[in-house]
Amino acid sequence: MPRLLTSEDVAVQLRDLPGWAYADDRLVREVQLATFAAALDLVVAVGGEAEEMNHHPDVDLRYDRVRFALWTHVAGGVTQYDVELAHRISALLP
Ligand SMILES: C[C@H](O)[C@H](O)[C@H]1CNC2=NC(N)=NC(=O)C2=N1
Repeated sequence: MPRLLTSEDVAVQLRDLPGWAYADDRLVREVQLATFAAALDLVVAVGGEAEEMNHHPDVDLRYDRVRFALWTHVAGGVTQYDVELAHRISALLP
């Protein structure tokens, strides 16, 4: 079982995750793309990372905006897996 990160742990990790925030026991980020197609392409690319990690984001896609919320279901909050996925998502952003 992955270890739940404390809010202090998360604050330290967020220093290296510009654009991300910690809310409701989730790592969250909302991005606006140029078009719906670009937003959809991003969701697909994130899906590939998620499948590779076997660690999946909550995704809210609304036209050209995508909101990601990351948490570890089995732990009931944020773990290092979510931090890793956040970095991978950040690397996919334009
Ligand atoms: C059975 C499957 O490996 C598990 O349900 C995986 C799938 N993806 C997951 N994603 C996330 N975010 N948290 C999990 O605990 C998780 N568990």
